[in-house]
Amino acid sequence: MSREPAPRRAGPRRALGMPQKAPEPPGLAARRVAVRLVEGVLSRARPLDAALEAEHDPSGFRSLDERDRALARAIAGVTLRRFGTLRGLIAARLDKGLPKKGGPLEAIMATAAAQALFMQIPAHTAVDLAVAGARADPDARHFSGLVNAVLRGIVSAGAPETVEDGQDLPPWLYARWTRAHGPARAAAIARALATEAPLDFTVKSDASGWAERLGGLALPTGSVRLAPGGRVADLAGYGDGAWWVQDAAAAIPARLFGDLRDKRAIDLCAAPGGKTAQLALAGAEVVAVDKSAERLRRLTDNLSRLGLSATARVGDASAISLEPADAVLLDAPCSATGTIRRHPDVAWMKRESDIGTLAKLQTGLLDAAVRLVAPGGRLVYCTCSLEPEEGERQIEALVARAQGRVTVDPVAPDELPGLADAVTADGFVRTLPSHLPADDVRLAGLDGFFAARLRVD
Ligand SMILES: C[S@@+](CC[C@H](N)C(=O)[O-])C[C@H]1O[C@@H](n2cnc3c(N)ncnc32)[C@H](O)[C@@H]1O
Repeated sequence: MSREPAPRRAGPRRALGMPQKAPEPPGLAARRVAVRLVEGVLSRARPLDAALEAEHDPSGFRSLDERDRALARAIAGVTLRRFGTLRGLIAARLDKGLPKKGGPLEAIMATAAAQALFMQIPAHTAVDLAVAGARADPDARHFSGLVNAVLRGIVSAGAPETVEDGQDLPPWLYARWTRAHGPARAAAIARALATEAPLDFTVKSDASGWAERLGGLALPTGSVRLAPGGRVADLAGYGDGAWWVQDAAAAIPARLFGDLRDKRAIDLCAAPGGKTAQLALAGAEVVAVDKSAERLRRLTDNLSRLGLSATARVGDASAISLEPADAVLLDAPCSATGTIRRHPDVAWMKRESDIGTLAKLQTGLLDAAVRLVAPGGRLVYCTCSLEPEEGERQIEALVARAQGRVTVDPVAPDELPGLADAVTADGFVRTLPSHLPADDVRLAGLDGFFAARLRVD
């Protein structure tokens, strides 16, 4: 005997005779998350990666399905990479500026304009979903008509035909780079930031073999490079611990120590451990210090995948007491302005005043690092910053106050094959995003790093 299916129970709204909430338009959830990701960067200096990786992020990123996650991430990434242009296009259509109490209004309009102008998403889809998103937001809903008018103006004018050098960066940052590196280099850096960074690996051995196996390039610096995209954990060699992800410029500082067999090394500010792995691979017995226990756990996980070992110590590098070592690496916390190609959010999270604050922190860490070097040993100091206050100026000041105890051990151009341009007249390493050009822009560029090798007596 067949049984009748039980009648579906009416939901509480229907049972009470209340109007049903209209279903959300398809694609709105991904746009809402993209807006929150961008808004997190702009208003709360919340790094994009932290939001994407957190188990419970207020953006709701984790609650999306895989396809929408990829879309939300792509929209947020393109918006931040082109934010200078987008902000300018929006401002040009607002006679009285952005309304004060519009909530995420600028992020709603910028993410929509990014989709329509730079992502081949149909303009009507981008605009309609932005208007729907504004209507659903308690602050922005009063301005949904404005969102509609501004966006229709922007999309009907189309993408700007030319991009001025530096137009996509905060003006204070581009002005700094122009002063520090000169107008031509600043322009070349800005142009290099327009493209997503490639995927670089440091391999335990056989860079050319791995480049061939992975369909990538073996760089003259020793790293292997692939075009961006794809899941790293799916690539050959990941599970076997044959390589780790590390920008080709980030791989330079640890190499400046050379062979470390039978030597002791201290890696201050070590997590997540890219440079610790290099020191261990070069043969050193390594102590890896980081003040974040959580990040140190990532370091130990990474080393165990790679079959390498180090002693991990949670502690503040400016106050830790350890037996002095032959090699000390200080990869100091910094403004990270050299990594904007990889992390376009960095440009919009930092304030100019951060640079002075970070420089003071680096000075204290450098003095502590000097005390941890055994007499005659080497200290390598590095930052992923393009700001001289976090690089050259730090070392000049250290050498002056150390009164002969610390001297620069200059890097010779032939130590950096293919990158002699990155060695300065003072023997420092200064890589720029515009270095290592390639015909295929997806395979070009480097993070901006500063590194100095010092002898401590
Ligand atoms: C630039 S990241 C280091 C990257 C790492 N060297 C690598 O190659 O994978 C900076 C690290 O410094 C740590 N840090 C910041 N201030 C510190 C301090 N006073 N003492 C120890 N670690 C610190 C942070 O937790 C962060 O993990």
